[in-house]
Formats: sequence, structure tokens, C-alpha cells
Amino acid sequence: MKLILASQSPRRRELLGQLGVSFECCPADIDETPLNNEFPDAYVIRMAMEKAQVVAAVNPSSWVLGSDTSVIVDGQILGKPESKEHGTDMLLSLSNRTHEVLTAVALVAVDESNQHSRHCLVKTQVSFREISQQMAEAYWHTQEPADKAGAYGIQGLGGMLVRSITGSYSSVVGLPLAETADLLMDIGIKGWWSWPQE
Ligand SMILES: Cc1cn([C@H]2C[C@H](O)[C@@H](COP(=O)(O)OP(=O)(O)OP(=O)(O)O)O2)c(=O)[nH]c1=O
Repeated sequence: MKLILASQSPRRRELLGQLGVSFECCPADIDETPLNNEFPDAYVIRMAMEKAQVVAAVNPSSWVLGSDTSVIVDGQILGKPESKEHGTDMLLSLSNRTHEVLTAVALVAVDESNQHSRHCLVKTQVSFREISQQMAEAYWHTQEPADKAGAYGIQGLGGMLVRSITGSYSSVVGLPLAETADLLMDIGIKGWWSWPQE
């Protein structure tokens, strides 16, 4: 069965490519507003499922992979920043402490009237150095934080903010590779681990 990545994120495309699977991309446009009092775990799983479901609905008999990454601090869900002030405030709220990055991955397939699905949730702890107001503003002006949850990118200039990480690096960047490979193996999609050895 065909695999479709329900994402517009170049990082997710690159990460999924690292598994050596064949896939197409189709962005999923959904409302990413958390529900009232929605717990972070439930929120990211719901987002990943909805992204996969909207694309699966118009692509029957394909497996569709949706994913969502959010930064959690003091129980608050930090998505992507909406303005410079929002972005710098987000970053400063992460200064000199540890936060959690949650990434959910969902696989959905629709055939006739049945929906098949499975998902996983990966939690990673990230500890930041102290960040000054001046540093937060300078980082905002690099344009790197604008499209990233928590207003930073561990894989870019934002890497110098990170003192330590416990968990999955690829999950922080947007797609946990080991866990995604587990889900794909489970539905029989082959990656580089199945390539011929000649
Ligand atoms: C914390 C962190 C997040 N991110 C990114 C991963 C996600 O792409 C993004 C969080 O937003 P998401 O809503 O998870 O994803 P997206 O809108 O970029 O893509 P799509 O919904 O189409 O799949 O933040 C990094 O690239 N580096 C980081 O260090």
C-alpha cells in the first residue's frame, strides 16, 4: 500500500526519507487549537490523528502518516509563535530549566467504510542554558524560531541553547525515527532495513 506523509514540514520529509521508505507528501490543514483543559498528551495524539485522517479521507487504500510536535512547560502547550513578542516570551519561559517535547505519530488508512489506525507518543526532556532578553531577540531576528514549536530549532542556531537532552533527538526535530520505524514495520512498509544486501 502507498504511504503518504500528511505534512508540509521539510524536516519531517527529510526525517522520513532517512528511513528509506517510498512516500508522497500531502499537507494536512487542520485547526490546531487545543480544546479547553485538554491534556498535552491527548492534544498531540489528537493533532497527529487528525492530520492523518483528513488526508486519508481523500486517499483511500493508502497509509497516511500524521505527526505533531509540541513543547510543554508548566503543563502549558507551546505551539508555534504568533509574533515576535510571543516567540521571545516563549523562549524566555524555557530559560535555565528543563522542558518536555512531545511528538505523536499516527498512521491511518481508510478502506471502504473502515478506518485502521495506530499511533505512538514520544517524550523527550530538554534542558536549556540561561537566555537573556537580548539573546532571545537576536535569535528571533534569525527567523529560525518562527515556524517551530517552542520558538526554537535544536537542529539549527538554537542548538547552542541546549545543555542536555534525554530521549529522542529526531523526535524534537519532528519525527521520532525508531518509533516511526516500529509503526511502519508493524504495517509491513519496508525501509532500508529490507534493502537487498548485494
Ligand atoms: C522543538 C522543535 C520543533 N521543531 C518543529 C517540528 C515541527 O515541524 C514544528 C512543530 O509544528 P507542527 O504543528 O508539529 O508541524 P508543522 O506545522 O511544522 O508541520 P505539519 O503539521 O504540516 O506536519 O516545530 C523543530 O524543527 N525543531 C525543534 O527543536
